[in-house]
Amino acid sequence: MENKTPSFTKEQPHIINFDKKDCILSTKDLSVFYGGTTQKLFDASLQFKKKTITALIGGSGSGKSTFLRCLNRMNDKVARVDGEINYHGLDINKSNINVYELRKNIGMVFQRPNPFPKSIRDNITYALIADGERNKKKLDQIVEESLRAAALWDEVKDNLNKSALALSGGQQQRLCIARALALKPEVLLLDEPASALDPVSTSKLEDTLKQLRSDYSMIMVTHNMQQASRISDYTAFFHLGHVIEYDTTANIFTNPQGKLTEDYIRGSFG
Ligand SMILES: Nc1ncnc2c1ncn2[C@@H]1O[C@H](COP(=O)(O)OP(=O)(O)OP(=O)(O)O)[C@@H](O)[C@H]1O
Repeated sequence: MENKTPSFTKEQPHIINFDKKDCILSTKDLSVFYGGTTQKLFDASLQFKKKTITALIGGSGSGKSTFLRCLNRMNDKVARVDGEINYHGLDINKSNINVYELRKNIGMVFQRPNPFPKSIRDNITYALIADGERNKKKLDQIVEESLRAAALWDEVKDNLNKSALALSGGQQQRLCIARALALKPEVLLLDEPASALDPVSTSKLEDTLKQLRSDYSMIMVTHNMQQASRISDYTAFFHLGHVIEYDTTANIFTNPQGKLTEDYIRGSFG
């Protein structure tokens, strides 16, 4: 009889665990089905440590973005998501969760910078004003704090009324980070945030993320393995919708446990 078990499932996944008190977010048996039946993520159980950067790596279509998007319910309208996502003792994959409020705590930065066609200042204050904040002094303070945290303040402080669309791609991406930070999230999800940027902008963005690590927990999809090894503390390797290995970035890149991980790191496929 034909053996339908794909070879990768014969490798025992190697998954790092943390003390509960050190975790900011965790998933249990998270599975995603597009169109109701096509499963593209299989029982992913991962814990994310507070104030670290975790990289999600793997070949094209391996399920990294699918997994990431679950963490602040971006898949709600496109897929069925089974399993648990635990955040502060709540399963945020449950239907009674206020997704709008959740996304203030778990923000997202996308692959392509997507500032609003508004001024730099308005990009930062938009959601705060929509939330009822009217105190100009407080808004100005948050604009400055967020732009400073995203390492953009010095470049734009004299032009806050300029259109965000007139900024360079790298500046726009840092503005999108500032916009997310204005809501004071605990977790930042980043889906290939540097893929549309040139090397200089990428390097600036990486420096910014490294600085943000002291205050935020970040989970980042990246295709760029040098980038994962440069800035992340932990790395999860995805393959065909399965998490194959999750460990310190140092271990994943220098001492991977699984053959698939090793082959991917060495560039044999992907
Ligand atoms: N909205 C969707 N509807 C149907 N299938 C989807 C959807 N989004 C993703 N998929 C499928 O799910 C699988 C995983 O895709 P996903 O984008 O999560 O992979 P990825 O690892 O992030 O890939 P890449 O690095 O190329 O962005 C792929 O087969 C993809 O075609």
